[in-house]
Amino acid sequence: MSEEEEELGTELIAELYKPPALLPIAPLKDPLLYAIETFPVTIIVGETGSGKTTQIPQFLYKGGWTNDGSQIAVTQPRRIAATSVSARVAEELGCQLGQEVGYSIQFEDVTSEKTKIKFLTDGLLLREMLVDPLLKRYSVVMVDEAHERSLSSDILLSLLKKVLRARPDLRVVVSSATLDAEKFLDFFAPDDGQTVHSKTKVDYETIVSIEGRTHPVDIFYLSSPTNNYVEKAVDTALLIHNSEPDGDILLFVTGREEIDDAIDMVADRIADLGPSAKKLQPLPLYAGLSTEQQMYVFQKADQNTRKLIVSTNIAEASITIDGITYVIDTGYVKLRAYDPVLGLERLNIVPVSKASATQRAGRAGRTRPGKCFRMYTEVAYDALDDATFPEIQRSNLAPVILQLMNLGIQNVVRFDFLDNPPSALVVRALDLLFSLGAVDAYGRLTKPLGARMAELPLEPMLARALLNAPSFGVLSEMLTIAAMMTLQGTAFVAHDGNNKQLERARSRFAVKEGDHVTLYNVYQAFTNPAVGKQSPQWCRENCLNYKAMLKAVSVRKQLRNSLDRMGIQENTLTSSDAIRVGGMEVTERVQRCLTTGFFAQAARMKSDGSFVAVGGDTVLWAHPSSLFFHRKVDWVVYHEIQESKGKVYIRDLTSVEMEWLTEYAPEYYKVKQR
Ligand SMILES: Nc1ncnc2c1ncn2[C@@H]1O[C@H](COP(=O)(O)OP(=O)(O)OP(=O)(O)O)[C@@H](O)[C@H]1O
Repeated sequence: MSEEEEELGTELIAELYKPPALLPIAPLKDPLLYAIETFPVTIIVGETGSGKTTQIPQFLYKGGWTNDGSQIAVTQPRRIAATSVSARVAEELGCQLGQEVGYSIQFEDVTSEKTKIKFLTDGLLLREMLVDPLLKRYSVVMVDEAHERSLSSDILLSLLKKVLRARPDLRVVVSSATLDAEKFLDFFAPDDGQTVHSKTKVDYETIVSIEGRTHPVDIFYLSSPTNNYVEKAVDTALLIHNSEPDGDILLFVTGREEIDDAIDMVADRIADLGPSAKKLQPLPLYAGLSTEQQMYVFQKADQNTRKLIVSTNIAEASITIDGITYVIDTGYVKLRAYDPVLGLERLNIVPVSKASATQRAGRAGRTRPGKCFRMYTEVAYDALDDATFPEIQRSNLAPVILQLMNLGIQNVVRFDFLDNPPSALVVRALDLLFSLGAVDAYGRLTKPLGARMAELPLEPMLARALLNAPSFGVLSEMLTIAAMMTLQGTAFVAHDGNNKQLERARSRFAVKEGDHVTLYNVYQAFTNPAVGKQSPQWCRENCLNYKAMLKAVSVRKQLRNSLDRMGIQENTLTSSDAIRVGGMEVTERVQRCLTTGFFAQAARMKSDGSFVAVGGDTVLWAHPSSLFFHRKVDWVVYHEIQESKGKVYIRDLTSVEMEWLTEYAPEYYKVKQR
């Protein structure tokens, strides 16, 4: 909604609002409401664009499901879907976002007392369950895009199955675009002969299918395979630009590097087109961008400009970008695969599933007929898997197991998963949680430490370091560092791809201790009334992302509040702590404190500048964004490890002393040495 519209007020917007052409879901309103009234679980299957996400919550709202003061929750696997779809539904209902319709994503809550329909990420609803285990504030929970099988949505479905046993009034709607419906139906069904709230298998759940789609999308395939799908996709984009009628283009690639490559290629080739051609405006879209940056893609292009959005699979589901007429699908996706032996997150580039290909094509044809160009042959399409491999079977499970335990599920091995995770992943997660002190030798959550770690919206290692901060007298510093870490590398931005300028800016804040203290310095300077003054101008001069920095300020406040609730006060050193850390510099205390969380991720630099992980022989490289990409160091702990294009990178490094590792994690390193 524009500022102008905001000023006009909701009444006028309602008047100006033009409802969409009748969506395929419209005739099913009554049967749907009947199903949801009658059955605790309703599974909705329908073509992409048929109206599931935007219309069902409105049917429920208008059908009285919030009259008693309850809310309707609609979960999405991604932030961008939660924010953009909520804006659309608010617009359709003629209200301001954050009033009757709102959204909630991690560290950003745009809801109010008045909110009846709440879009939120599936991960966030899981977090809400920590304080409201029966989800009492909701009358209906709709799990959207369940077929994507994201880790959080799978866990959520399992927990909802449990909640339903305690709450006969709750309604669960599972929306899926593929034929996975039967699987969900089997999962929720009471066992043979069992009844739940006097309902048997037959009257417990139902499937509602929506026939038809909004507009046709013609699919085109390559006649022969290509060995450079990015280049081929760029060729296709330019061909569309030169020969097809108006309409924006959405191009799917696998990640940031391919996005940059594609945009560079387009820039080179546009120059060849000459000045008179209609403009083609490439726009990147990936998860690492801040919410505001992601929102740029939804803005209308100038009249004489065609948008070319180059995106990862984050634009694949749920969202509607008005004006997209052409989709180019390279047919690949970068999927995370966690290696439980090395504790390493691999990002593998693999062919998409048929379900993904259908979703991608479905981004066209939403507001007008569209075309989808697949950069692979029809034979290759036929050979694709039907659905994407569930995330739960390829993820680091430590965070989610910690959360499950805090919800009272002690025996995670016997938890009712939709698909069981491989035991190696569960064992690795429990080992890690044990070494962090979150779980005891009997596999039980420790109190208060484990419970507090689960309550903090941070991954376990960072949560542990933050909770240790008071004993080093560095709570304030660690709060800042934790807040900056949640930006996931988005604090610095290159202006117009000027990496040299960015490096110069980064070096202004750099300190020999490494990336964490450097980010701390960035935050301090930004918030210092005599330096950064929290100003956008200062951020621009220092290649910093203003919106991201504001977010860090807000996240820090929220973390501070969480710690307050736990009764953890700023820097109150016990007398023995004070003696222990008395003579140390603050930076050393921060380094030591980080070691207490990240000891399991330690590595040593070799003479060639590469690193070798403790207890392993994998060759690691400092990520180019790290201070130690160029500088020498001995031992480090790192925040993240990822493999990309055959090279293993570590991000966010801090130098440490080797002795600290055995000092703070004697058990862990004893085991390693054996
Ligand atoms: N922001 C928007 N601008 C214009 N039209 C929109 C917008 N959002 C939704 N629509 C219209 O509403 C239709 C239904 O969208 P909705 O997201 O509800 O479908 P869906 O069935 O949930 O699709 P998907 O499976 O892709 O999530 C779209 O096809 C489009 O016609």
